[in-house]
Amino acid sequence: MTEKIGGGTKPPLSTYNEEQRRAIAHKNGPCMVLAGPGSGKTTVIAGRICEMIETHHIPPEEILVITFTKYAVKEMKERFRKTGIHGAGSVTFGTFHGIYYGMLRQVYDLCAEQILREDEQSTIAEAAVKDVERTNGTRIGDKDVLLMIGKVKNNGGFQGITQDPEDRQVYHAYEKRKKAAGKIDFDDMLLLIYQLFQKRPDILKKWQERYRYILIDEFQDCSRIQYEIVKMLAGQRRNIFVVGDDDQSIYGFRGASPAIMKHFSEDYPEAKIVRLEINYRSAAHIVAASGKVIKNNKNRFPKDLRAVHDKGKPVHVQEVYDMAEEADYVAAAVKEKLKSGVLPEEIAVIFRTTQDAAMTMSAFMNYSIPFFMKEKAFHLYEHFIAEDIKAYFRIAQGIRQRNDFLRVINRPNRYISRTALEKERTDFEDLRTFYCDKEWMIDRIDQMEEDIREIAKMTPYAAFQYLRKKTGYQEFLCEYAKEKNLEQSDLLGIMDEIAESMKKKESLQEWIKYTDVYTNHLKEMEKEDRFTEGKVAFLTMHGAKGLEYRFVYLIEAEEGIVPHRKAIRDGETEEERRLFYVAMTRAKEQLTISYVRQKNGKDVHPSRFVQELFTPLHPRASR
Ligand SMILES: Nc1ncnc2c1ncn2[C@@H]1O[C@H](COP(=O)(O)OP(=O)(O)OP(=O)(O)O)[C@@H](O)[C@H]1O
Repeated sequence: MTEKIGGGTKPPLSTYNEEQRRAIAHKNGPCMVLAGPGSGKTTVIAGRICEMIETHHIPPEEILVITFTKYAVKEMKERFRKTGIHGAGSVTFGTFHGIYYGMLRQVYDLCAEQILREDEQSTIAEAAVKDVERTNGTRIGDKDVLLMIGKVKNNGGFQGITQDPEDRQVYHAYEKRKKAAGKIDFDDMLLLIYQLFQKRPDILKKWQERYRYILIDEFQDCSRIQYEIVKMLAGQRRNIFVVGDDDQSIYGFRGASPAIMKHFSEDYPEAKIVRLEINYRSAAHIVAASGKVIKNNKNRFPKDLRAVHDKGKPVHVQEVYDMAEEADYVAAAVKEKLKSGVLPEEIAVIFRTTQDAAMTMSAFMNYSIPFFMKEKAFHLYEHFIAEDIKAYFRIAQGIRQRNDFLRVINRPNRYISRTALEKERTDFEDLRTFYCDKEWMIDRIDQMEEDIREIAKMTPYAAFQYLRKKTGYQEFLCEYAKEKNLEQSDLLGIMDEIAESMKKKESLQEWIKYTDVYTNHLKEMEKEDRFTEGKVAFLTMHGAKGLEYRFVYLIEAEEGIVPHRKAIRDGETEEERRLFYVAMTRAKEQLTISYVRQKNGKDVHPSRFVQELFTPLHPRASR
């Protein structure tokens, strides 16, 4: 293992490689460090600050270091503090929003309460959608308007984001409501500071004098407006030092693009370009395999990343039959690792979205393996589809609760009125009595009772298939998706997951009990401290960014999952490939990738990124 540098005391320059030294020694003017994963980006930023203060005698107060998450700020501060150099505490470290908030407060009467909380923002967005629906007399449905609004703000306008006039209407309605409430949102801070710097050159000058040196980590995640502001701040001095990896740009949905790195070299043609191409993190096999995948992206700076470490173990690709088998495979493998003395915190399970982790988390619970989830877990069994199924199953078990009947009586639509369900304890007999003079309604009630009787005799998996296909529940869901403007495939995906969770369960009761235990376990886990030691990490590909683990299990590597079924355009597929690349490159010693062959009776295909692992880079010309 290599020694971790950048921690402890200030490392001597000789610890760095030649290119790192070139970056660290940079004094004035623009510089872009283009670096692959694990090549020492953060290390170089910390090293350069030390050099600036100790060798170039730049006052620490003049140095501004920007990164993207509070977590990264904390980590960077900590790394830097440990160098023990004089004046370290006077360097400004912050996120874009944090720094701009501080600047805005000096001009405007701004307080934290004025910034919309997430829930307040959603409420305003929902009200704005309703305003537009009322005006137009049409339904907008469940479009992600906040995502659209955020993208427009980060882009500094609608161009290239949306051409839909309805989106503009929603945007303006949202702005109007927000203003009336006397609030601003997170991204408004970017727009406000941009406008302030344009309107008030005196204020801009003051900050230019204060921060004569700007360093940005994870530059590839910069949105257009964030970059424009930083350029203004750097002004004529052009002392701007950015560190990034276009291959790790994964925040397209927030308005970031790998093209930002190209823009930088166009805006600052004189910039010193440093390439860090030595990977200190991963075994050579992992570096080579991830390189094979990312090379398929067209929109990137070519790189030639080399590993300092030995080959290690080849990347293991595991095909499994279904999700239950995959979950069991990963949990058993992790258990073995733990038995052999590996610490839980040295292991991570990585997936595309939190929804993909449900089965594996449940296997970890069965194996009593401690784990935590960095992001908010997806509560599969509290989804309305799972609640419907549970209600059907309870009725099939002979439990008679009004709420269960109310929930499913018209799913699919049987045209039964709520008033027919007045009593707390309802039965089919009561319904028949209510509709005694309507023969066609009696037929419907009889049919439902017959369905329930059938379900009661089956295993959960068979009962679910029956419900889905024989009762019209699936058609109901498709109609529901249309009406609510939801993605049909999302709902069908949830159905598949639920079906998979039923496979080994013998009775309806057993499955319901299992869903309760699972949900309670998740809730308990969410109450605990997220970053506690002694636990295996469960991370989405986005959440894995910047982290590293000895052993990584990359699960659900199938088409439709990664690349995600909604990422259909070329640029989006490239972003999905970058996500996969970020996930692969978190592994230090061993990377295991798994995919399933079958979901809910249908064949699924391994992700194209897995296939790229097996495609020779330079196919031999046929003779
Ligand atoms: N010259 C070096 N010699 C030995 N180890 C190094 C050197 N440079 C960096 N490292 C180590 O390599 C690891 C990765 O470095 P760092 O976290 O700075 O990479 P990064 O480029 O920011 O990674 P990523 O973008 O993938 O998150 C760290 O453990 C760091 O201490």
